[in-house]
Amino acid sequence: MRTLITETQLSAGVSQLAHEIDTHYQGRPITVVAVLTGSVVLFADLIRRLSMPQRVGVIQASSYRGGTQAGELVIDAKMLIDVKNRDVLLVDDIFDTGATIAKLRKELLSMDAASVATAVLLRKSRADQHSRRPDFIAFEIPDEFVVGYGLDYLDMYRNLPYIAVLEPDEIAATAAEFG
Ligand SMILES: O=P(O)(O)OC[C@H]1O[C@H](OP(=O)(O)OP(=O)(O)O)[C@H](O)[C@@H]1O
Ligand SMILES: Nc1nc2[nH]cnc2c(=O)[nH]1
Repeated sequence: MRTLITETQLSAGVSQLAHEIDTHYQGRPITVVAVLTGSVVLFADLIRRLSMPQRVGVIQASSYRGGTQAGELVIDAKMLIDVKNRDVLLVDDIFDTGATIAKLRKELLSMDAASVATAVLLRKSRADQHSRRPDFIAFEIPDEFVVGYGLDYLDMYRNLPYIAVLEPDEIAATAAEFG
């Protein structure tokens, strides 16, 4: 595994992300929504660095079940709190194709959220991406499969305190042992 972003760099990046979000909202209350499962580590760190009054909620979106390529995107909003007429900040770990963020944003607007802004820890650079960029991005990364700080392969590695690239032979070894 090759470390891409260290624990120290992550901490500084999340603080900077929180600063940019604070500057944008100027103390206005927001509803912060975590995209399960990958954003849980970022979410816990981020909301404690934001200074405005917050309601917090969760929504689940999953498309990489068991693999490194996106499949069908399934959204489960059963646990989501009411977002009607609220300014929502949607928080996810990574913007890869951008399909997850785009669909969730639409979903929240269809629930009559007053506004939906998006914040991600990582944005991959790839050509075939949804054109609407996240509003707040902590790190731009190359197009490689990454794990750690919430990001998984086969639900492993979410607990790593850093972001690392999982090389193809390590992907195969993980699948053989834990798949
Ligand atoms: O920009 P995209 O190509 O849509 O990819 C980004 C999404 O992929 C991952 O979720 P995943 O489906 O793996 O579910 P998880 O959060 O439960 O790991 C990640 O947490 C993002 O939500
Ligand atoms: N773990 C993980 N999940 C993703 N979902 C979309 N891209 C990625 C990635 O690079 N790593």
